[in-house]
Amino acid sequence: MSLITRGLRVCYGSSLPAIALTSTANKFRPFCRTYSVTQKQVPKKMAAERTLPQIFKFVDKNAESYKALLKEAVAIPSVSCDPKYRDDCVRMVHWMQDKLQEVGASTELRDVGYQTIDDKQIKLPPVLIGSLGNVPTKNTICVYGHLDVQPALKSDGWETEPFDLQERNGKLYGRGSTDDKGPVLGWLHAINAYKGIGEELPVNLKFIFECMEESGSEGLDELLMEKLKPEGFFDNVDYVCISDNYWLGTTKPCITYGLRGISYYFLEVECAKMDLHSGVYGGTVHEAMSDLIYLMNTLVDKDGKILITDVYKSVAPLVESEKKLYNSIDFDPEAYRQSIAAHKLAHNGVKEQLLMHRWRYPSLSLHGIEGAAFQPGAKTVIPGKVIGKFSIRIVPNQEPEEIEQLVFDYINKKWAERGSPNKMRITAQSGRAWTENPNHPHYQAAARATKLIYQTDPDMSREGGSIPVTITLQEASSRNVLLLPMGAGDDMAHSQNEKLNVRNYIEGIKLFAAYLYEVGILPK
Ligand SMILES: C[C@H](N)C(=O)N[C@@H](Cc1c[nH]cn1)C(=O)O
Ligand SMILES: [Zn+2]
Ligand SMILES: [Zn+2]
Repeated sequence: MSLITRGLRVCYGSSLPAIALTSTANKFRPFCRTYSVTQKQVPKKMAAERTLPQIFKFVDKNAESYKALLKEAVAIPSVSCDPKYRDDCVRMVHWMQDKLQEVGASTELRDVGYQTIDDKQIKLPPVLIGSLGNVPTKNTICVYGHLDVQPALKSDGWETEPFDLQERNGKLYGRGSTDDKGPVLGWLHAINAYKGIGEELPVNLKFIFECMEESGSEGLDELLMEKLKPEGFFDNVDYVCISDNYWLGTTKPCITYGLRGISYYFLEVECAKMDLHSGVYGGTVHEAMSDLIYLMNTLVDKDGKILITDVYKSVAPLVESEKKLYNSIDFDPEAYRQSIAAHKLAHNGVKEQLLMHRWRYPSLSLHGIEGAAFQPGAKTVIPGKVIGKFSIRIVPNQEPEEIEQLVFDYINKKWAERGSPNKMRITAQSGRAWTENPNHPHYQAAARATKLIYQTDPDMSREGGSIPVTITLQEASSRNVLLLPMGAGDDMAHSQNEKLNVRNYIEGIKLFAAYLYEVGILPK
């Protein structure tokens, strides 16, 4: 049985049939088991009392060099969604391979084939895998991160060049600073700090770094399930850790045990083979843009309720015990609203509702229209072809294939109602939601590490975003997976002026070092 679920599904409007690719069920794992931690390794604990303070000092002393390395990484515009930057993505992977080798890891680049864009085959960047240490008595952590970034242009509204990391008021501004180059480099620096003070690493490490996460992690599931797993890559992995998300707010650290999945759609309408002068052709053709706007406007209402038939049907029911969890989470809706200068929050700004709609209910967002005259100026063409982009963040119990089918059926129905003679086509690319058991000793180890660095117990959070490979890593390794965020809730990943606070970067490196130590003393 194949466990690969992220394929491109295509559905044509009008007379053309829908083509469905195969996929498997998304198994929602309720976090009902509890574990007790036996942390009896007193001599090792005493060693930590010496080791970790030395590491922390080392990290503070080397802060400037950590910023310099992040500047180097940010300078490589590894934008995965635009093939124009594909060489930069490859360069980014090679750059990271050198850095991993410098800290002593053995590395390998794995080919994951091609992607198809506009009927053209484009080579995917290789996936970097590595390993450091192979001591049978030590626990082994598999670390995943991504080296690609979202697109960014200064003209989007950045204060400075997005690919030139700039420090202002204790913040490091640059595309990828928090998502995900800062956290990925954090692992390197934590390893280097152990070396720097002459201490052995407390764990063995395995690495998986890809450069296509922002574009659906194409090829990665296949590599994990069909190559790395049969080859035994996961055989001695005890824990999986990912640092690729953010705290909920700006002051309280979090550890994350759930992600929404994503089902991303490209909705294409074509009325002519080329763009047309609206003075010459306006009034004589059925315009593609009008059809597209009509379709896109049927997807979601003004309050964010998704209008696609039956889309909420399979959402995991809300139970009393879960309801209570939201009360205790440290989240200030008004501070959140102000941080993005939103006019008004949905759900009347009620904390519990906001958290639930971010973590455990699906949401639909309209992202943009390719082919529209979006540049400034009064361009007067009728676009010949437009592609509307929207996505649904999917949640536990919602299968990507089920959601895709509902969307295809709904769009086909609306298209038939529209009665347009134009050509319509919809394609989808999806990744599953993920949840984990936060009562596991792995989470308790990460919580102890967090408390040591930030002097407060972390919130156990879920995340509205998606990291498509997380559930695959859970399945491939059959091990507990944990998300350990470095950045703050106002880092503005994907947005203009993305940043990583210097404090989060430096304390994050210490956090990773403390986490390695804490996992190192978990019973083998
Ligand atoms: C949470 C993570 N840092 C992230 O930003 N993930 C992206 C993944 C994605 C999937 N398709 C496109 N990007 C996200 O949640 O948007
Ligand atoms: Zn991202
Ligand atoms: Zn990311």
